[in-house]
Amino acid sequence: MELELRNLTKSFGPKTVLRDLTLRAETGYCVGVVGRNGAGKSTLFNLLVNVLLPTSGSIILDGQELGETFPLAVKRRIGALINQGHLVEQLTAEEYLQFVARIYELPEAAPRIASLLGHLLEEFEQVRHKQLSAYSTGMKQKVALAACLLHRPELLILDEPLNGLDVFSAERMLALLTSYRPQALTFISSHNLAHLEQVATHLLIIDEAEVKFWGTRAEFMAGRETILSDALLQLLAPTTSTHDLTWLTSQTAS
Ligand SMILES: Nc1ncnc2c1ncn2[C@@H]1O[C@H](COP(=O)(O)OP(=O)(O)OP(=O)(O)O)[C@@H](O)[C@H]1O
Repeated sequence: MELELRNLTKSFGPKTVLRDLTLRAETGYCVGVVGRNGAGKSTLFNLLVNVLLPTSGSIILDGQELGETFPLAVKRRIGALINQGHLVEQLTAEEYLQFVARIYELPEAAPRIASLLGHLLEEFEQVRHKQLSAYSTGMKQKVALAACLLHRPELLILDEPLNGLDVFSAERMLALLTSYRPQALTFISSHNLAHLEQVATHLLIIDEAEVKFWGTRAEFMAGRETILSDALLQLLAPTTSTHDLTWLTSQTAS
């Protein structure tokens, strides 16, 4: 799969959130999308899954420009986890994934469902017969990721998939994503840059609606700080000074 974004721009009223985003990426790339709160990461992801329409510019998949409504055949190639997946909480995890498998008309999905849940949910055997409504936030997140991967998507869009996961679960999910990486083009956002350091092959850094960096992680790190978070601060806020926070503990009103 080859995805090209050409001068992709999105405005909400007078406010431009993404301006002239241009890139080309292909299967095997795992693009870590990085930026401050409100930088436009989720907006980009919503454009990539056809939930939002661009104000201008185009999305081209394998040489075919996708119009206002992505063809169903294209949608079937996408797996997305955006703004926390919506699960049918009256079902157990297995029932929910079987429901997803039926939507995608996947034959004999049971072994893959068992493998995905077994890998992602350490406590799967204990919660096997519980409804998703009784799951914790992190457990629901893992089921949502399993649902995303069930139909072997070629384009994987993951908005903060590691939110709410403990360190052990995060490692398991990162291992799964690293294993899956050669099969798909992945876009993933996370404010935990250590996570992106483990999984991302490429970085897309967005600030004030503009692309500040697009390229491989190695290209980004060349000549910069050795830790990604320091390198990012160096790029986006080289002159940031320490804030005076004495007001927080002082007795005078402010
Ligand atoms: N439907 C909408 N209508 C108006 N403004 C919106 C809408 N969706 C997003 N925005 C604005 O677009 C900007 C980018 O939001 P977005 O959610 O894409 O940021 P983000 O990078 O994902 O942030 P975070 O790191 O906090 O998740 C924000 O200023 C937000 O207020």
